[in-house]
Amino acid sequence: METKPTEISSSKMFEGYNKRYKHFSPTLGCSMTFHIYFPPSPSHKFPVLYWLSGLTCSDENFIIKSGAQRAASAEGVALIAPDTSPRGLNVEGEADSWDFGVGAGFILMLRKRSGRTGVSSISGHSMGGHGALTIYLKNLDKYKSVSAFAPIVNPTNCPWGQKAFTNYLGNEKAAWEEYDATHLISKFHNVSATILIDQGQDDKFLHDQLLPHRFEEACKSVNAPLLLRLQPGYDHSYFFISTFIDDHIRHHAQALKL
Ligand SMILES: N[C@@H](CCC(=O)N[C@@H](CSC=O)C(=O)NCC(=O)O)C(=O)O
Repeated sequence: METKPTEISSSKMFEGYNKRYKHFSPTLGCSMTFHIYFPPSPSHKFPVLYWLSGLTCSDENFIIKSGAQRAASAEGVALIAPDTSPRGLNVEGEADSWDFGVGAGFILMLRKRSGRTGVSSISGHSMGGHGALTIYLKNLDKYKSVSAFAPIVNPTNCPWGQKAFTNYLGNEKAAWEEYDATHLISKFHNVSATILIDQGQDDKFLHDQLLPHRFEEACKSVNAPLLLRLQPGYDHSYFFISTFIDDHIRHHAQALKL
């Protein structure tokens, strides 16, 4: 099987290019797609921001809806948006519910392709925000900064996280804590760049699934630098993300260029 990515589309935007690739993933055992936005650059060398989307998303949601390419072009930052769910495996029951299974993987780890070194940061939304925070905290030497929109910060204590962890990891709750940002911050709080989180106050998932104040309290207790911005009137959608994405790109650009 060909594991080398092949380009399947290319569209110019803000003087850079959105390129979509397909490859076979030996880890997942299926074909996967991902997008890279390449900003304009004569040297073809740029720092990278990884973006992890949420439940029900593919690699297309962020690229099509966020408008992040304008600021990425201005700051000279490449955007890498993987699909966060394996597809086509035909696992029994994989499409039984919208919030777990095909199209709705729950991130436990992210393996960078070997050979792709360089300076990178990480961000994400909702389930992908959980992924960004936990991967960052466990790999402080590999990422310069982290940010998130409406992240699931305490999955061991919310229905989305409990459903995923029970299915992936079993009933032993101590094993779940390794994938929970609110637990991890007490172990890995030697964070240099401020953690930026935007949360819409009219987000219908705020009070039962997202629980940002749990993470805020945990950060306070270990003096970890957190900027949690509660945005009045905003919901959980990409309308919210596209409103504040430029701030996140600039936040990462600053850390990536230090
Ligand atoms: N179908 C659901 C809502 C699904 C939803 O809001 N998905 C979010 C991520 S949720 C957490 O990970 C999303 O990003 N959707 C894609 C998009 O383009 O908006 C419901 O019925 O409430």
